[in-house]
Amino acid sequence: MADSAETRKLVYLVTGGCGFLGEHVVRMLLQREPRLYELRVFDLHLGPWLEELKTGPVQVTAIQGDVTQAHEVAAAVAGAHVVIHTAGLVDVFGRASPETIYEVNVQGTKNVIEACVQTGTRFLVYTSSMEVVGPNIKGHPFYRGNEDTPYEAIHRHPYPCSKAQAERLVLEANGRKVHGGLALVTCALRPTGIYGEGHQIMRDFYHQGLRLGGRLFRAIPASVEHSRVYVGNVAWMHVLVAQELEQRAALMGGQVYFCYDESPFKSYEDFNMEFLGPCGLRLGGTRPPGAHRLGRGPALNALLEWLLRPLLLYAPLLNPYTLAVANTTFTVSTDKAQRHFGYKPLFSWEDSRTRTIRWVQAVEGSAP
Ligand SMILES: NC(=O)c1ccc[n+]([C@@H]2O[C@H](COP(=O)([O-])OP(=O)(O)OC[C@H]3O[C@@H](n4cnc5c(N)ncnc54)[C@H](O)[C@@H]3O)[C@@H](O)[C@H]2O)c1
Ligand SMILES: CC(C)CCC[C@@H](C)[C@H]1CC[C@H]2[C@@H]3[C@H](O)C=C4C[C@@H](O)CC[C@]4(C)[C@H]3CC[C@]12C
Repeated sequence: MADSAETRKLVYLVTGGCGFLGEHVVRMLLQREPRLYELRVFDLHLGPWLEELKTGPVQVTAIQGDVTQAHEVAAAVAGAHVVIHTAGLVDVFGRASPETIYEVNVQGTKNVIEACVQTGTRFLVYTSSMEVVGPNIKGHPFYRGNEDTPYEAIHRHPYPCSKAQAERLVLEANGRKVHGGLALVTCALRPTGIYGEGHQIMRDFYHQGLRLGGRLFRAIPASVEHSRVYVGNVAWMHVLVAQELEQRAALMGGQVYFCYDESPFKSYEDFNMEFLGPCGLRLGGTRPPGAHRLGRGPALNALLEWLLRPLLLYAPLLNPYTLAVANTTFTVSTDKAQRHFGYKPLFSWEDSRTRTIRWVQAVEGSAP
């Protein structure tokens, strides 16, 4: 591909560009968007790795900013052709208050939309989530579903509620007139559980297993299936959407797409073992029996403690919400992204697995 000043004309902004997904989107844009002239990376916390990107042909501009501050967002958006809005507060563990989650995920997204409208930016790609659909509070399975599969999307937890509200705002903004009179074109991508290099929960499970002498304990039934998607493919889908939105505005504007690839459907724990297994961990036992199955006896307390140990070990990750999500089948099977904009996963399952294993091996010994 020619690399001349003439072909490099576009300014992209990635919000949340220093997060787990955001970093992969940033790196993917630099590799796969030959029209890129300037790449603005906007985040509350800037990563030191950005420095090494500043020596290439693309101008990489690091912007430390907060999506909840409308003026900061407007200043970052002004003059950008495309905004990829990945910034979000991903909290299903009760660390942040519901108000903060709404402020970042909903108000932050409103600020991004209004900034596009005010400054004349026409293309907005939003990172939504499968959680906008489910699993719902009734624990209904979603089995090999697609974007049109009927499902009762009812939530109470602030994270999925905020993502659903933000997604609706983005889709409703499609077609709004931006400064200069042209129409805003928006679309939303819904990743399932993302994995790959930089995945904090995978790192936590790995360190947990090391602390337990190389063992993890099964806490959810192996029969519950989850869709997972490799971070490189999620990033690739964002880049492709951003590239195709202008040409295919009528088809893609206002649409939602699940993010999918060839990763196998498995239980959350069995899937993690695809990477943690080759790094020396073992997953022990069948599902832990409930207390009701225990007989009475002098060793009851010790036995109970031993049986509940796996659950107590996972304590920071476990609450009624995460348990319900982990215990409910949610699998996606769709080709909408392929039909609408020619998406094919850039990384095969084998590549995704190998890359993730290499990354886990590299975190070995690093502080949790
Ligand atoms: N991780 C997953 O499995 C998953 C699945 C589906 C969707 N998503 C969505 O993908 C997006 C990225 O998630 P992630 O897993 O990379 O999370 P992450 O926490 O690693 O990244 C989010 C980034 O947003 C930044 N951010 C948070 N609040 C901000 C604010 N007020 N202003 C500016 N930046 C702010 C953070 O600093 C961080 O760098 C989120 O919108 C999330 O909802 C994630
Ligand atoms: C019982 C323990 C052994 C396992 C607990 C795992 C639990 C923390 C995991 C299971 C499913 C995970 C969620 C799922 O992959 C999808 C998403 C969507 C995304 O938008 C944000 C992250 C989230 C909610 C994952 C969080 C961690 C969960 C609940």
